[in-house]
Amino acid sequence: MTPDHTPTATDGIAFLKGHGTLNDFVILPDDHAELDLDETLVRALCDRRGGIGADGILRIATAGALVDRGVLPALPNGVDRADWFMDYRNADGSIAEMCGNGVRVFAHALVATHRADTGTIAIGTRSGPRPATIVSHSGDDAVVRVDMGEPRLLGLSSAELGGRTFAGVAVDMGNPHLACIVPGLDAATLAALPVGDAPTFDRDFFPHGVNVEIATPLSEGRVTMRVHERGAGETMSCGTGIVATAVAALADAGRGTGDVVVAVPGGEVKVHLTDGGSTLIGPSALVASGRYHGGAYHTAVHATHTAPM
Ligand SMILES: N[C@@H](CCC[C@H](N)C(=O)O)C(=O)O
Repeated sequence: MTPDHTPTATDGIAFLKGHGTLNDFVILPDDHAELDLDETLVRALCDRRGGIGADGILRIATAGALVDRGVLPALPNGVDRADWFMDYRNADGSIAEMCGNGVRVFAHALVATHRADTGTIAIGTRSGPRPATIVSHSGDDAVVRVDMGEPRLLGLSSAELGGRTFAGVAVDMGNPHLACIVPGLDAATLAALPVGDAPTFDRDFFPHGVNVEIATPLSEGRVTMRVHERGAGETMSCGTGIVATAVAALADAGRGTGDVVVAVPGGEVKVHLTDGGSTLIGPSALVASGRYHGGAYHTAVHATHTAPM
């Protein structure tokens, strides 16, 4: 690009960059689902050296457009054609059903780009509707509450990390989790664990892979957690994993409902668990916007996308 570069019809892809407790995302406003969001493009965008860098992609499109373009086979139950849909991709290009931090940032981006008003916003995901409420909003920062639906307990399993076996509770948050509450673990010892190493786990139990959380036991309503995400490696936070961990920590303490503050490397998020439901409340930050001109994308799929912000 030259300084006097004039935008043209092939002038790259409009994006926003945001994060929720440092779980970071490239957000692609693509209302009519015109982008060919293939694995090559997702990996290039998420690349922390050659691309923008992120744990995942949040494509903004209507649910109806994604069905019409064949990205979704059908509307998930409870999602309407006109709803904004969070089309989530992990950094490795794989599709994930849900992303809790992603929904907060997605809702914030909808408001920031004037696609939605503050208040409660109907957001579709592959796991169904995840309504999000903007609790407070000031420009690039927001606090967002997300109705995360019912966590489903699937049983017990284990994962191995750094030569050590961690027993955990399998929790379906729309996406799969193994939340391991480690007796006697404190935050300092947790910080030294090799959570960046790829865990090994029971592939019969988790045929589609799993997100693995390691956490301290519940103490005064708080736990500290680290996560190794499917399709992204260790991240600084994971909203669905935070709720799964709250479920496991409360169960470990003999309880089924309650409030838990979960501290992660990227900050703190609050979980409220009821009989049959869960909510997540935490921050969202929008930190950049621009247009992506990655050569890999143009070579691979010949971009012509010019959707306005
Ligand atoms: N970071 C997300 C979860 C993203 C998807 C996950 N890696 C998966 O493959 O299930 C969150 O905040 O929930």
